[in-house]
Order: sequence, then structure tokens, then C-alpha cells
Amino acid sequence: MATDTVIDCGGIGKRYRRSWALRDCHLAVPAGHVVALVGPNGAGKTTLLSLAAGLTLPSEGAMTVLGDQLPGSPRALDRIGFVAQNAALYPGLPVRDLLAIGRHLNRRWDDARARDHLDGLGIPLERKYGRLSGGQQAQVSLALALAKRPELLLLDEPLAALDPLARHDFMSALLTAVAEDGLSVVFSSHAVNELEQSCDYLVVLAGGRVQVSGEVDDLLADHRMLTGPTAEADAVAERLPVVRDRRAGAQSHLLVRTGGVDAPVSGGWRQQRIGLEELVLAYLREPAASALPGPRGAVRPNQKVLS
Ligand SMILES: Nc1ncnc2c1ncn2[C@@H]1O[C@H](COP(=O)(O)OP(=O)(O)OP(=O)(O)O)[C@@H](O)[C@H]1O
Repeated sequence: MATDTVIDCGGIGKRYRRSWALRDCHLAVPAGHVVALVGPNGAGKTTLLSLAAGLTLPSEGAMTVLGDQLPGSPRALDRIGFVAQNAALYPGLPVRDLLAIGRHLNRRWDDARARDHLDGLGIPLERKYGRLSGGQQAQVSLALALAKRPELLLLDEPLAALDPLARHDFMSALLTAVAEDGLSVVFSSHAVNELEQSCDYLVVLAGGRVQVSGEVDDLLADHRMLTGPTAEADAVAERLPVVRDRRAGAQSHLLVRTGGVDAPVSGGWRQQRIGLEELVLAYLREPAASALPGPRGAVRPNQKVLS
């Protein structure tokens, strides 16, 4: 069955006692992407992933996954793999037993695939999970999640505890699975310097709301870093939506949204496209700015766009 969106929510909210972890959260993530979910500590990333996995219920609004499925419904559970933050599997059990548990708990289970994955990395099935290195444990979690043959894989900070080599190995195993199976992936991460090689869709959360959402190529095409004389910076900022404005003496640096074309500025200004890390950092530093699809993301000149 063709699925247009893997996560779709309009105005969803999640409250813990008196504070809102997510509020008025609008998001429609199309299928077929590797989505990086980024945001500062406490932004609501884990909460959003837990809602999509059906581990918790929204306090307001509704979410669907994989088209029109309710999170947590039997059909959604069958088709979604979830690896929680610091996924602690039973440390005293050998990997072989973890595979057996997965086999018994899942209707769609590809044991050979999990064994091949672990065999390829030299991870012995008889070794107790708690005796594996952090990188090996992460690979076991990934192998178990992929053995479900999920259409959507949700990963909560899978890279957090891994050294650079283990991160590289993890992402390469993940991207191989994406290429082979065509599954959609949503993973939260603070490793903004590593996103460009791995994701093609970006969601930034800030204060429980969606701040940025879109395909990476479109977002990068939509932004320019302008560097020019501070004396003219106000005039430029009046004509273009500014994400970040840095005045450094006689020179100013304005990150602006241009709608995918070069900014109409005088010859005294230099304009450059930016990379994904720079874009993410700019939005993290400016939580009041946003880049969203559709009418909510429409920008008016001379304004930071409020979500
Ligand atoms: N079970 C809970 N009970 C009470 N408050 C919670 C609970 N889970 C999350 N919160 C609060 O909800 C907000 C969002 O938390 P969440 O864990 O979703 O953020 P996050 O973006 O994943 O953060 P981090 O990057 O630190 O993992 C935070 O203020 C957090 O303290």
C-alpha cells in the first residue's frame, strides 16, 4: 500500500502535569526520507518519537503514522521499528536469545537478516548483550529493529554514546538498509555536523513546536548568507526575511530566505549558499525564526517568521 506520509499531526500537544512537552505541533513528514529530528535539550524530540511509536498518547490533537494508521494500533506496531534512547536490552542475555525474543514477539520477522547483519560486523551471537561495546550494542538494537522489516524506523539519539568510528558504522548499516528496503527513517540527533551525509529531510523542534521542516535540498536552496556593509544592512533586512542578523563593526552577516534564488542585493554584498550544519545552528540560535512548508511557512519581508 502506498503511503504518502509517515508522520502526520496537526496541532498535537503533549502535557506532563502542568508543562507542555509539545504544543500546537504541525508536521507532515513525507514517506521515503531519512529525517533528522533536531532541537535543543527538552525541545520535545523524544516525546514526538514516543507519540509516533504509540508509547504515549497526545493530550490534545491527533497523530497518524504511515498514512492513516493510529500510533500503537496493531497494524502500526507491525510496520514500525523503534529504538529508544539508551535502549537497554537485557544485559544478561546472549544476543542469540534477544533474537529469539524478537522472533516470538513479531509477526514479520527476518531472522536471517539480523544474523547476517551481526555476522557481517563480527558480533558473536553467544556473547551477552551487556558484555558488548557501546557500538556493538547499538548495532544489535539496529539489527533487531530492522529484522521487523519496518516501513518506518524511529531512532531516538542512536549516535549519542558512540565514538566516531561506531557512528560511521552505525549510519552506514542504516543507510544500506534504507537503500535495500526503501524504508523511511526518523532519527533524533545532536550531531549536527554529521547530518549532511546521512539525512535528506530536516525537522527542527524548539520549545515543543516545529521550527523548521522540509527537504534538505529545498531548505539549502532557500537560504543565502549575505555579507556586506553594515550601513546598508537595515535596508537589506527590510526587504528580505532574516533568519539571523549579525553585525560585526563595518561588516554585517545576514542569513536570509530568498525563495531559492539569489538575493537582490547591490554589488557591495557577497552572497553564499550555506551547508546544513550552518543552517541548523542558525535556527537553533534563533528560536523565533522558522522555515515551514505551506501557508504557515509563508514569509513576509522584514520579518522573522513566527511559527
Ligand atoms: N515523563 C515525563 N514527565 C514529565 N516531564 C517530561 C517527561 N518526559 C519529558 N518531559 C519534559 O518534556 C519536555 C520535552 O522532553 P523530551 O525528552 O521530549 O525532549 P528532547 O528534545 O528529547 O530532549 P533531549 O535532547 O534532552 O533528549 C522536557 O521539558 C521534559 O522535561
